[in-house]
Amino acid sequence: MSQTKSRKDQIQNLHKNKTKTKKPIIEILMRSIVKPMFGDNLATFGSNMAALFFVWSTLKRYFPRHIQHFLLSAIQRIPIFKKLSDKILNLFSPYAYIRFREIEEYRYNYAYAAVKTYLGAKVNSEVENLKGNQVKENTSLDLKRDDVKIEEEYEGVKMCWELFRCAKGKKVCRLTFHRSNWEVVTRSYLSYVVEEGKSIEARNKKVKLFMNNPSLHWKLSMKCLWSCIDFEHPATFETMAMDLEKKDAILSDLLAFRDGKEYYDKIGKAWKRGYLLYGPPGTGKSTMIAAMANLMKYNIYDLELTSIENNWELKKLLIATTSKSIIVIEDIDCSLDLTGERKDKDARGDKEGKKNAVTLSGLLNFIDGIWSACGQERILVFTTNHLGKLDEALIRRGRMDMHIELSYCTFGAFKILAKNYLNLDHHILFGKIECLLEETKITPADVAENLMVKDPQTEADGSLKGLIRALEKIKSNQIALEETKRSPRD
Ligand SMILES: Nc1ncnc2c1ncn2[C@@H]1O[C@H](COP(=O)(O)OP(=O)(O)OP(=O)(O)O)[C@@H](O)[C@H]1O
Ligand SMILES: [Mg+2]
Repeated sequence: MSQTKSRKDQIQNLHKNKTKTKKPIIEILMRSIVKPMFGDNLATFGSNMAALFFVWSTLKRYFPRHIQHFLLSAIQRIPIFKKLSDKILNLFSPYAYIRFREIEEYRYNYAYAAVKTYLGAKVNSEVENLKGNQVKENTSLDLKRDDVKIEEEYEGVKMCWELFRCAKGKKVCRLTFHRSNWEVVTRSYLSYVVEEGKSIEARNKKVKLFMNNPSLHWKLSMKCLWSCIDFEHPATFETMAMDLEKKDAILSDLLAFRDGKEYYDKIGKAWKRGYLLYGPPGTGKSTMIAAMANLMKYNIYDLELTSIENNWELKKLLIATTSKSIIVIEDIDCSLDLTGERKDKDARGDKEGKKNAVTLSGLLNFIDGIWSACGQERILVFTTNHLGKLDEALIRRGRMDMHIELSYCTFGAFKILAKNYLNLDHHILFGKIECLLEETKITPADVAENLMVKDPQTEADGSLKGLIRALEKIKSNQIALEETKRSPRD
């Protein structure tokens, strides 16, 4: 009797253990899919699935393919159905996906750019679709892959990339791979792709010029805050016409900044530097910015303050700039009223309810506020024609580390222009031009204008004589002006 009882117990225990081991899998399925979608009742789940399959087969039988596709994508847009279909697909699909969108949270996604560069660079004789690009007329043709689907093997694992635009029109790179290779992909493949892409980018880097879009467009078009084009300005420090010592000082300052990561880390300062370029119109301020960008291979962010509504927008724009860039505010005295009177006007503006404006404090906050350190290796350049108009706070050392005056043409600067424009190192007329330059104020832009000729071989003499005439005219005008100033008013 007791024997049969213990056997019964044993069988019962065995049964209990069996149900114990099975329970977690069923529980997981119930918890993850069935319960959230269909409630507790398994019968309801079954009948709902049957209904779903019935609807699907009816759809397939009576509707053409493109309508099926349209209906499916419409259904997919309903969050609950999307969640359900994703869960079912994930459950049955052996593949996993990783997406890189071009724009994330209104910001440019640099991983996307690196992936795209990496994929584009995989060119060999077997590639069918190529695209040719020539940024400058005198540079060689740049061939890139133009496939929308690219497959490759990495450590024996098949990787499949697709490039497309999502429903919202954003550009996406998507990687598909077998789930069993998750470790290889996330631990090593992705970082290999991004690093490789970045080093290709660095090798072939073309300087870009970014311009801020008006904030009205930010949400409407879901575009980035900045739009950009390739920067093709040919200016270099070699062609900059200015005092050689000054030029050398700027050059070595820039190079020391570029190689100064360790130094900035050591002194605990954000890796950024400010340059204030000032001088009359046509003395080369904008040209200097172009030369800086070409030397450093930094992108230029040309910040148009007048199209920014308030400090919040300014912050958003500045945070969206990247490392290795030059943020430029040209004619800062004209862009906004950022002068010394600003403080009073700020207060008055607030009283009048005009709180939405870019203020001096907003700008200063970015230059050396706590979040000025977002992104590294950034140069800030302000230009102005009227140094005296600017607020002391804006241009004090530490904010604008180097003040660079670009002034009227000296003989040294003229010699550089003569070399650039006429390929001349010496000329009999240089002596006369030197004397005239000492007595007159002429901008390098005006000198350059006089030296522009079609054929430097035959027209050099003529253009130098033209320059002498222009200088003499300026000189006589200056003398006349001084005389009228000296003579009594009556
Ligand atoms: N220092 C210079 N070296 C070489 N070229 C110069 C220099 N200054 C002016 N130029 C020539 O004159 C043109 C106008 O110069 P640029 O636009 O740089 O002047 P700017 O100082 O920025 O003037 P503005 O204050 O009006 O903006 C340039 O395209 C360039 O060809
Ligand atoms: Mg300019």
